[in-house]
Amino acid sequence: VSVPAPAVEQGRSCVFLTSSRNSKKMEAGRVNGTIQYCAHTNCCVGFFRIIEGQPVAELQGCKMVVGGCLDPACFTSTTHVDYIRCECSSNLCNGNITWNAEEKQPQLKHSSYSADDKQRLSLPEESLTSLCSCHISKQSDMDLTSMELQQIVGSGHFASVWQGSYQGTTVAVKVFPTWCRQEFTAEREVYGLPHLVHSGIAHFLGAGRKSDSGDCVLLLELATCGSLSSFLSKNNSDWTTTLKLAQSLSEGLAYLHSDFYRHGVHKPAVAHRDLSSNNVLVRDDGTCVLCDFGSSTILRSCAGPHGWQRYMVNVQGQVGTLCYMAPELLDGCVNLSSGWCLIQGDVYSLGTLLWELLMRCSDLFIGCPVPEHRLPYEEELGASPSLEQLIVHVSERRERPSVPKHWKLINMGCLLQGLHDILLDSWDHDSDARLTAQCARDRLVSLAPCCSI
Ligand SMILES: Nc1ncnc2c1ncn2[C@@H]1O[C@H](COP(=O)(O)OP(=O)(O)OP(=O)(O)O)[C@@H](O)[C@H]1O
Repeated sequence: VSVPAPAVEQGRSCVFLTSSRNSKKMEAGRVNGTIQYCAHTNCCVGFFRIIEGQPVAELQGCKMVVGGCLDPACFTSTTHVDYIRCECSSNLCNGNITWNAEEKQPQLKHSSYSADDKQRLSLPEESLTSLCSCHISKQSDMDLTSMELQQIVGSGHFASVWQGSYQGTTVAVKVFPTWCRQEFTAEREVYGLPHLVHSGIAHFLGAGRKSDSGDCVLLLELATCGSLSSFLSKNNSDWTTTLKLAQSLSEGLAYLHSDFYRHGVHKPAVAHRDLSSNNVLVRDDGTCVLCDFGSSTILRSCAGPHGWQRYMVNVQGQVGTLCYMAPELLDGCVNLSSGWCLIQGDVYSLGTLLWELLMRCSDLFIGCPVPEHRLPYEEELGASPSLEQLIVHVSERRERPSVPKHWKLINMGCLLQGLHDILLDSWDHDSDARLTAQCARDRLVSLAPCCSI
């Protein structure tokens, strides 16, 4: 691949190549011949098709989505079908790609979603017939010698999360002790999936091992407002802020659940399986991002129900917060013949998260105090309900978090009715009757104009 003679300006310049099919790429920055000057990002990207063992550029330019890319060179150790891709952070770095041809992955011929599932997930026709990437891609470790840990920002069952710096960039560093290597590997695998870059998903910058302790490390974007749970316990929000949080949350989940095939690479649907307000982060622009994919299941087309089944754990051993778990997961009545049930379990959790958000919206409590931040069912069952209590309350009695009466009774136009319906349709007892995350997102978007509270 030949690199054009550089005519580099200040800021990032990338080699530019596109086709009429990808005219969107032009929006990422001004183009002059074969060079693009990036408007918002420091990253160049390149997609190459491998033809007779050689990479032939198909698409090059500035990265469309703002986010980090820590490798100055265009390098990949992963080959998906006949395509390779890189992101890099030096001028014109996307002109040439270096990759390890030995690691070319096997091709698969069919997807094992049922026809029904495909329809419900709105899979593009292309993904039904195309080859899919059904391998665990081997990712190279980053050199972490220049990484610094500054202060701890959170911790969970498996890892501690630090604010840190890496090559001058402020990052979040999720450190897994050596005995949590399995959790690290599972989460890294999800972050490493093709096309997992989305504004609603924590941006993954790389992974490696600490040289001193051998601890495994994930580098992520730092969400400066912390978890949604800590955000809600400190702040209540007006309608506009609440809606932005709710829309971005459902958008991130819809993207995670999506299954598509782009540039020759398959993005499988992923079920998060541990959604809670601790596993949703808030950026300083007021949007939510999903994180903590350690319990997630990648619905790889080749894995089929048996592949998914190995991820199912007894709820007694479930690390997620029980109060977000769907009734069918609580009582164990789950049909594993389709990945659909895992996806719809996430939609139930989304409903409870939306409730948690809305209960802190000051515009929905005019004339009365905004309630303190509460977890779903906290009012009815206390802060740490047992599995047995939840089975009785949620699965058997079919109770749901209590929605303030005035949301249903006061006539405030379409807004409150719309909100109430989104909740009811997300946490429906019948998982098949629930919305999809995409549908929840669309309904939230449609609420915005009818809001005059
Ligand atoms: N990228 C980030 N930016 C800011 N804070 C973060 C980030 N990632 C995680 N945190 C904080 O660290 C906490 C723990 O992170 P995370 O849930 O990923 O850890 P975990 O050990 O996998 O947790 P769990 O027990 O839920 O499995 C989060 O609740 C959040 O407060």
